Amino acid sequence: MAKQAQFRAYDLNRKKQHKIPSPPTKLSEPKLREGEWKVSKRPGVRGSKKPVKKGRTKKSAAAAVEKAPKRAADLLRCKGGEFQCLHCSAFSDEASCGTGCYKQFRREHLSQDLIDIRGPGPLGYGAFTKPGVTIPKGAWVGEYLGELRPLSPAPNSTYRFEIPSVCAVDAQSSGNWTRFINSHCRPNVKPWGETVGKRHVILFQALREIGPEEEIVFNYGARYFENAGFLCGCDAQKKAHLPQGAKQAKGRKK
Ligand SMILES: C[S@@+](CC[C@H](N)C(=O)[O-])C[C@H]1O[C@@H](n2cnc3c(N)ncnc32)[C@H](O)[C@@H]1O
Repeated sequence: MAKQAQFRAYDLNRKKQHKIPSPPTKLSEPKLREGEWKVSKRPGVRGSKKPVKKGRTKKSAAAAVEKAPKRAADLLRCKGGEFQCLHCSAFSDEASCGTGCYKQFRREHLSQDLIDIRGPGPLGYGAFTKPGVTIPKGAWVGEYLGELRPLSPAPNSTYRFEIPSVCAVDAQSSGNWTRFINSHCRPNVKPWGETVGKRHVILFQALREIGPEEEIVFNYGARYFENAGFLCGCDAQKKAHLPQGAKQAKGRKK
């Protein structure tokens, strides 16, 4: 994994650059919060400390204990069910698809440096296209990276995305530029839960052409603001409000 570094941001007029106070640190790959997984992996429900149920032999209880993942890639690997790779279109049981697909997809779609961080503004820092950059409709704009944490019924971070039945990607203290994407009721990108190279990922796709120096925004949805305990302050409405519709990452409709 690349060395973790501090983020740099321009002010709102893009005149001067400064270091964003750390954390957060910059990631180029998802990071495993190993300690949390060791604690949470017990027989029964993930994250619970419930004793083994009556009638279960020691052996079956041991089988129920999943091993704590050693690497982020192990955790994100698709297990069971039918998943189709976004890069090569092969299904998860086909050998033609593997780690190469993920690397190639990232190289082809996500390797260009198109984004500046700007702020702090009214919503904190935000992500903007660089001067001269236009992103076409339908383009894959970025992957949401962060620390992989066990799913929790009471999440305490406002930088979390959940991959259902797998884990949460939390960019509170480490992430990439996508952690700076603010919420807006007229979004220009949308997050999707996807499979690339047999790996679960969260990707942002452009909903329309995005022009130079435009802020990248998606709609966090009303549930996010209800849980966080504040209202959306985007400029689509004069007053603070609850957004309509959008939910967090879901499988893209094919
Ligand atoms: C994922 S972060 C986005 C980056 C953040 N602005 C920063 O400086 O790190 C989400 C946080 O940004 C702020 N935010 C983003 N969009 C907002 C909105 N439409 N209304 C109010 N706060 C918003 C809230 O503080 C929220 O918890």
